[in-house]
Amino acid sequence: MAEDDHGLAARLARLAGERLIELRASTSTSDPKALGAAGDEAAHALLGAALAQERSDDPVLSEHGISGPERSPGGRVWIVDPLDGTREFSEPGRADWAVHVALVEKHEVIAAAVALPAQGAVLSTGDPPEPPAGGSGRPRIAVSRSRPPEFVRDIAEDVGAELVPMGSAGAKIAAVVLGEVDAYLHDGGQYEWDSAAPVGVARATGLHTSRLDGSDLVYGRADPWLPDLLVCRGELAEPLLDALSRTRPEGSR
Ligand SMILES: Nc1ncnc2c1ncn2[C@@H]1O[C@H](COP(=O)(O)O)[C@@H](OP(=O)(O)O)[C@H]1O
Repeated sequence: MAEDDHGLAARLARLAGERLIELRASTSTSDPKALGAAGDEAAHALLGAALAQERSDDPVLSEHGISGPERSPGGRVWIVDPLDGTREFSEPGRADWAVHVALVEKHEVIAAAVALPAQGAVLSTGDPPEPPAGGSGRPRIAVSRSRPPEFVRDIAEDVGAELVPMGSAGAKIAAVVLGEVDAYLHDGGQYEWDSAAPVGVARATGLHTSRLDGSDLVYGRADPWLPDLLVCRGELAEPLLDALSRTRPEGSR
């Protein structure tokens, strides 16, 4: 039986993750940037070659640009981030980095997978995890460890939450999917490849996903800039969006 898009996304995310694990183990360099760049390059080459072979009719978008056939508005496009959390990949022992493979059509993610190679996990829309069990106690909000939005402390205070700094958009959204945290909030800049695949998996799991003003996350646009997002357990969406509407500075909306 032919492999469907869900299966292909999961297989390629896993393969690229294995390549990254090997490279991380076999590279001895004192330059973390060089290790991150080598990882990104290797995983990008693997995904690009595999998608060109397996889905030759589909264009592929990443931070390296667009490849394959010409894009059509709303048409199928694979959106990949070969190494999300480049900085964390380069720090020995850290597990908060990911490989993203998403397929977008009509501006929606229709198949996706996120590999968390250092956690030995692949999350996929083909077999989405059960929604996380009900949170008890103080909500936990994952935020960027290197560039948390300035206003996020006020939001946390407003809803009585604790902040959990973490690298990689994919690892943070996966932490919500797996119930390790209750929400992920980002503002100030990102591209479609940073969130398409993990948002696809989060939606398949039944979590809330939106922009910080509550509007839909739209993928596959001509401009891939998608600077803010909220992924959270359903019951936290209203209090968080409400706190955001009061606390988020006008200038960042
Ligand atoms: N202000 C910004 N502008 C552009 N990209 C940003 C950004 N803030 C975060 N990102 C990107 O989002 C991903 C997760 O970031 P963070 O760990 O800070 O949450 C990283 O992707 P890469 O690791 O693929 O570069 C990072 O580059």
